[in-house]
Amino acid sequence: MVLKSPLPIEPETPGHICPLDQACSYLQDAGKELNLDPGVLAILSHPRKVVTVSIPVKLDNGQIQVLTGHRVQHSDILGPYKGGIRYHPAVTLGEVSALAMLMTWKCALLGIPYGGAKGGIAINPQSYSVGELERITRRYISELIKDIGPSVDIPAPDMGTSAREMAWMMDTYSVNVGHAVPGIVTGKPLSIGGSLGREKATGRGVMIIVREALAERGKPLTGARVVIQGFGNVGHAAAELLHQLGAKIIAVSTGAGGIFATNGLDIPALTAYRAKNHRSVVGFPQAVAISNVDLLTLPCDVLIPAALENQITRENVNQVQAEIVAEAANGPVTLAANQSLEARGVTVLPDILTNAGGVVVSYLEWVQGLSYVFWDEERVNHEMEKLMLQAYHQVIQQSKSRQISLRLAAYTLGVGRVAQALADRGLYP
Ligand SMILES: NC(=O)c1ccc[n+]([C@@H]2O[C@H](COP(=O)([O-])OP(=O)(O)OC[C@H]3O[C@@H](n4cnc5c(N)ncnc54)[C@H](O)[C@@H]3O)[C@@H](O)[C@H]2O)c1
Ligand SMILES: N[C@@H](CCC(=O)O)C(=O)O
Repeated sequence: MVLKSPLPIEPETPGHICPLDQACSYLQDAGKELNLDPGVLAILSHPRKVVTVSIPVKLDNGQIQVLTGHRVQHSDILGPYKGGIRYHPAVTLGEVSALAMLMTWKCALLGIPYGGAKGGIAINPQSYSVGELERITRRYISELIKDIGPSVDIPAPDMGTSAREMAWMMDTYSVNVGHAVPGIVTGKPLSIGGSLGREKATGRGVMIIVREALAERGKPLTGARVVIQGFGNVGHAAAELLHQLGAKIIAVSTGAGGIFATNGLDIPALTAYRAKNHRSVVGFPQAVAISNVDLLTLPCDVLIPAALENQITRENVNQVQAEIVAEAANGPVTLAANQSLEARGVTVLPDILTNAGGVVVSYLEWVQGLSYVFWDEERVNHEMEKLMLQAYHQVIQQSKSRQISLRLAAYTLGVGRVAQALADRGLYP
């Protein structure tokens, strides 16, 4: 049996990589390694609930536009559904479904009591005014009101969303139910119960995993050449933290294009430049321009794709010259490219481990909110690092003992824990 996407998602077009098929394929590999019952795999390949809503919005010019939003709840076997909400033009139901499945394995791998979900709206947020974005966000959450809740499904930021959107979501939900419910979202501003450390948490987690992987290879972090695709929440924080530890960030990019400096970029100066330059890095002095395509094939020690899925593919994988590929984005390496990198001995640090710092601090934010006790940033970072290191060492151990790749090791741990919980709950014999 070949596990395929269980949803009637968008038609295949030549060159199109179906994200849910890809996620199902990794699930199938994990199931085979763990000798799981095909019925269990069938359960785990299906999202439990798929919600698609229309979002009518009045634009600033008076026109009405009707957008489509999704929320896919993959599994709540281990706890409430958990996962981000993405605003990006490439959002599809298939993409959101695959990302929801990844959240299930990520939370299970990190040992946090959540299931997996993801949501999204296919818009370019930069094409809308702040007022329009607020109306879109509020209407989207109003449409989902019966499907989410602080012990049901807890959204968080993803591409194109941030603390600002989380605050609008928290307010809309609270107004609808008649009282303040800070626990409905994570990644919120500190003023309404957000956690110190959440903004940089995903980048910090990436730094921790890269640091450990370099150490495992006997390579110093100081002077390590790092290339980062995507300079948003995740890519920027990872760059800052790695730079502080002495790594040489030789290239970074945004959707508008990239920059390259052989001797390493001055990240604090670049941060200031980006703030004045509409979040773009293009034109930064003391660096040369480089395209997003060429950036991925630069010689380096660590390549960190921190933007979209399917960036390293069958087509460009042979030109990738990095020794370590750290998946800060969700799904940046396709199935075929992953096989090719593994065959060449390139270390691929899988997304469900590498970028888990964000959801770990989301969990810590939720715990602080539920207990009405808030921690200092040192404690948040310390607790996050503990969970990240625990998962990292479990993945290394699993990979060594079973002689499997780090990705399959991470998947077997995540999928295995969910399958065990499914059995313990009596949902299959
Ligand atoms: N925000 C989180 O807490 C979090 C946690 C885990 C994983 N992730 C994943 O990390 C990735 C990035 O998320 P983010 O929160 O940093 O998003 P973001 O919106 O803050 O930043 C995205 C960055 O990618 C750039 N970008 C967009 N298209 C690009 C392209 N084609 N080539 C190069 N750069 C491009 C944007 O210009 C921006 O710099 C996503 O895959 C997301 O799912 C995010
Ligand atoms: N969107 C992030 C964070 C999810 C969360 O914090 O719930 C992810 O992919 O992991």
